[in-house]
Amino acid sequence: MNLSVYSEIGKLEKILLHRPGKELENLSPHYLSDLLFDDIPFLYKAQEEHDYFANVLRENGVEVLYLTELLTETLNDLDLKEKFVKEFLQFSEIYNSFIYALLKDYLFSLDTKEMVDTIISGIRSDELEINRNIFSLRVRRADIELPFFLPPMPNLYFQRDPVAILGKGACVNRMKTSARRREVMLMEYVIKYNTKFEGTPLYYEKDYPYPIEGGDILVLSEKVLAVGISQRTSPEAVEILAKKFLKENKDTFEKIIAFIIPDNRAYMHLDTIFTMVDYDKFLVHANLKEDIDTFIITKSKEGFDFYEEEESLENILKKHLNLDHVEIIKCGNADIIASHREQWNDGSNSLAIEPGKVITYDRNYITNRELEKSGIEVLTIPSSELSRGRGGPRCASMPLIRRRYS
Ligand SMILES: NC(=[NH2+])NCCC[C@H](N)C(=O)O
Repeated sequence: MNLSVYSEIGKLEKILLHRPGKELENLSPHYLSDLLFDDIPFLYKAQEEHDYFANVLRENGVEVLYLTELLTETLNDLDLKEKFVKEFLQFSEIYNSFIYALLKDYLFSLDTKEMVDTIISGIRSDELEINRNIFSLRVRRADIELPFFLPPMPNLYFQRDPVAILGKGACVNRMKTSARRREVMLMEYVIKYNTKFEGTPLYYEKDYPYPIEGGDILVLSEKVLAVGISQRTSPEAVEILAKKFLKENKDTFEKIIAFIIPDNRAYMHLDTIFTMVDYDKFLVHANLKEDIDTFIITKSKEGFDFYEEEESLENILKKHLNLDHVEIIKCGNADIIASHREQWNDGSNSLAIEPGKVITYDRNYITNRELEKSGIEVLTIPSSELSRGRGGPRCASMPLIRRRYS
C-alpha cells in the first residue's frame, strides 16, 4: 500500500480503525485511572457509535481498514505468529516463567483471529485451566485479588496514538504509560511483516527510551509538521524525530513546529487542543494562551537550525504555512464553561475528511455551530460512550492515504 499522508485535511481515501471490543468490559473502577479512562463506556452502545463513525467515513468515500483484520492476515504465517506471541509476552513484562508458559500455550491453542482478540481484551486468571497444586503464589494471589495475567488494552480504539503515519512512512511510538505501550506492537507487525506495507520507512521505534504519541503529531502541510511537547511527548523524542524525519528522510518535509503545551490531562496531546479544519482554518481550545511557547526546527547543512518563535499562534501559522489569512475557531465559542466542557469531551478534536469538511462529536454542539458559522461542513457522530475514554474522531482514527493537494 502506498501510504500517503501529506496533510491533515486532504481528501481522505483510506483510514485505520479499531472497533472497541471486550477490552472495554475489562475496565473496573479499581484501576480505571491507571488505564487512562474516567468512566466505563457501555460496550454495545460504544460499538454502535463506532459503527456509525465507520459508516459516515464509508458514505464519504473513505475505505475503512480494521487493525485486527490486518494483524490477523499478517500473523497467518505460523512462524511469525510464534515470534509475535513471544515478543508480545516479553513486551508485556511477563517474567514469571510459569505464567509465561501458560499464556503462550493458551494463545497458541487459539486460532489467529481469536488470539488477536484475546490479547486485546486481556486474559483473566479464571479463564485458564491451571493446576492449583503447582507451587505458585502468583496464581494463588490472582485467585484472591488480581484478575489479570495479561492486562487488557482498552485504549486501542484511539488508533491515532500508537503508530503515526507521516508522508509515506511511520513512527512506531514509545507510549508514555505502560497502560498503552503494548498497543504499538499490533500495527508495528503489520507494517514490518505484511507484504502490503513492505518498504515503509520508520522514523521512530518503540524501544527508544523517550515517549512520543501520535496525538501530538500533526501534518500541517507537505513541508511542515507540528509536534506537541506535552504530558505524553518528550523533547528528546522530538529531537530524535527531527533527525530521522527531517534529516535522514528523503521526503518533502522541511520544518517542525514544536509547541510546548501544558502538562495536564485535559491537554494530554496537541490534537486535544488544536486541529486543522481547512487550508486556513484551525479549531483550538479557547484557553490556549495566545503566545504559546514555540520552537521552529529546520534542517541545515551541519545539522539543525532551531529558534524560539515569539509570535502569536495565528502569526506562526500564517508565516510557516505561507498563508495571507488564518482563522482561529474557538472551542465552545470561548464561553467560560462551555469551552472547558466541550474541550473535555474532545470538542477541539475534529477529523477532517476533506478541506472544510469534518467529523465531530454531536455532544459538542456549541463548537459545531461555530465551525458551521465559519463555513465548515460538519458531520456529527453520536458520542455518549466513545467520549468517556477522552478522545474524539481524530484520536480514534489513523489516516493511511489522503489525496495530495498543492
Ligand atoms: N490523540 C488523542 N488525543 N488521544 C486520546 C487518547 C485517550 C486515552 N484514554 C489516553 O489517555 O491515552
